[in-house]
Amino acid sequence: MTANRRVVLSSDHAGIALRRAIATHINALGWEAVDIGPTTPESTPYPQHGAAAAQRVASEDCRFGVIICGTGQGIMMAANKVPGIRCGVCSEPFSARMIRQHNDANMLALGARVVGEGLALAIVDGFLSAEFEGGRHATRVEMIAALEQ
Ligand SMILES: O=C(CO)[C@H](O)[C@H](O)[C@H](O)COP(=O)(O)O
Repeated sequence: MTANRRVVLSSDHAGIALRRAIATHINALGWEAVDIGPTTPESTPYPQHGAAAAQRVASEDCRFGVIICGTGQGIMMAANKVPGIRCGVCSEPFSARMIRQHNDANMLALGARVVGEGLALAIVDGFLSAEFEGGRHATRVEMIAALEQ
């Protein structure tokens, strides 16, 4: 499958079970889940996993990323330090659609201690099915990119 249908997945220890469920779901939707772990349950710091997934998106090896920690917040902060990454934490599908439509987000962060599996899958569906609207939103996204200079 080509890079524009690939979704990289990573998590810290808190997100392993949810990450696996999302990988299965993403593949069933016709995307290719690229699950970069971790695979064992030991405590592991979220910054390295958020950054590793973000690098796969920033390098255009994967179109999108879904990253998970306990709340989604720490791993989102780490991913957003990588130039070119626009990642938001979502706890419901409306925001997941909006970060694609208005913010051209290329990564979604989820909190495994915040949302259950069913809601998480609905959030992923919202994120992957929405399209960036461009127009006035493109100008604003360019302003975000300018902050990286
Ligand atoms: O970064 C976080 C908080 O914003 C994540 O929720 C982490 O998963 C959490 O801090 C890990 O906590 P733990 O007590 O070490 O499992």
